[in-house]
Amino acid sequence: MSSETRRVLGLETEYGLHHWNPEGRPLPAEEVARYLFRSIVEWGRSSNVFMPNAARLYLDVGSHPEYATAECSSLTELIAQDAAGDAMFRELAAQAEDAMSRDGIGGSVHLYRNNVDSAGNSYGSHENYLLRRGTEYRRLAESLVPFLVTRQLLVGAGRVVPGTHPSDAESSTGRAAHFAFSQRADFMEEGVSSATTRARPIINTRDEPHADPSKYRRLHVIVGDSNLAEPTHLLRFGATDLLLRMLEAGRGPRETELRHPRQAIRQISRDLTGRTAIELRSSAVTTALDLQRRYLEHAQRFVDAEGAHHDAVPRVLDLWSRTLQAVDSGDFTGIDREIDWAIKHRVLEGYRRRHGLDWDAPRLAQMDLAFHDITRGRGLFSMLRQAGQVERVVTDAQIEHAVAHAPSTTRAAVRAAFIARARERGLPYTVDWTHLKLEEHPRHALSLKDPFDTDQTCLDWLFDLIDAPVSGRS
Ligand SMILES: Nc1ncnc2c1ncn2[C@@H]1O[C@H](COP(=O)(O)OP(=O)(O)OP(=O)(O)O)[C@@H](O)[C@H]1O
Ligand SMILES: [Mg+2]
Repeated sequence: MSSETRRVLGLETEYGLHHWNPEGRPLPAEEVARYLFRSIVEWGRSSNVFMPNAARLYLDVGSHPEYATAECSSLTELIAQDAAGDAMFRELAAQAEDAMSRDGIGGSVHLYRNNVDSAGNSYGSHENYLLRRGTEYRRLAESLVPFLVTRQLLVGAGRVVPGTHPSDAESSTGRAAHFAFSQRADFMEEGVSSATTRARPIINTRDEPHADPSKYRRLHVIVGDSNLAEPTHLLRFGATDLLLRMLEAGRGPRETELRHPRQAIRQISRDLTGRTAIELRSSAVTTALDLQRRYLEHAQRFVDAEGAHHDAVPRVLDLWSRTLQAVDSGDFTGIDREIDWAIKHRVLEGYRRRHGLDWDAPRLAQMDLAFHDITRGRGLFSMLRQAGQVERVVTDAQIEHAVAHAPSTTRAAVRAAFIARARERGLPYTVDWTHLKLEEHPRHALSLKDPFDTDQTCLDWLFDLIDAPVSGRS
């Protein structure tokens, strides 16, 4: 594939962190985070580092550990690189637990790959897509909103939503506890904006391309749930990338703008039939299911006309179509090994029925949380996966490889090689998405403005230079 048709993809995942202590009070999250990052700080002198696989691992505000994949250029690469982040944190959590126990602190450390904590705080799973600067960005972002609002039918992570009372601010009538498509839907505030926390938009328009700004833009989508199943990831990035391609080519469906995106995303989330009426800006009334069918038909036609631009396109389209069929028929068995919300629904609904529970039973809320626990041997989803009850896209060997190796098809490979060479020689360095710098040679900092440039000769040049006689040094 040429760099004209390839797209850089990246995924940032924030984790919930918690200490369970049966014998006493749990440690505050900041202290658990200090244990969690201890070996990272020893290794990289900071709790904000670029790892040997060129990903960024850091502690965000609110003590939410975050892993941002390096720049990937295929879906399988992205899925493996993202899973490498779970593997790293799983290891760090085990180390933290050992260190705490040496300090006489019992209990266990848990990391949740979810989006809501028990206090009702929400944290994110942000997607990054590289766009060419020429695209009419604002229009493209606006056109993408209805797709993203309805995309939860495909790739929501599923959530047991607690009931509300008539006195609650959110609703004047009160609402029964229920199972919803999405974790994030109830927390999104607006469509397209440059803020991330205050107004929580669906797309963040802050212009930070992490690349040559005259050529590129980075689309930052912050509405998504943290996904667990690999096929759900495949569908999330695969379908969104297809939609972007259609919009870039001016071939997306028209007149899809929603009148009230904030309200629509909430209503759609709580209706597993996909048939809640939503109003378009044109005043026409439609449903999430119908809108998604339109997107899928357009995508199928687009691929028929243009050809598939990567090997996984048929699998993306097939999964997209089967998921809409499942929502349409109310029979989720065709997707309950592949799509997050359906996998979770199968487990929780089964339990609920067997025990005659309502959705507000505390046990179901606990199971919902346990579903997302990624620490060793504990999470419900991990157990299902180990038992072979969820489909895969990559192998364990690919994930293991991604822990130690950067994607080979983007500049991430150059960043990883730089980190390896600087560390091998004990040279202090600083790195970000676009810069590589040896601290003792600041004038020779390297700039990686083209995300597709994998040429490492700049590193040979830099390291030869510092090996040269004193006169050649900076
Ligand atoms: N040019 C690019 N196009 C698309 N994605 C990119 C590009 N450069 C970097 N990325 C991806 O963007 C993500 C950036 O992660 P990071 O957590 O640093 O996000 P941020 O939005 O810059 O900052 P923060 O999370 O601190 O607000 C990574 O997953 C990375 O691979
Ligand atoms: Mg981030």
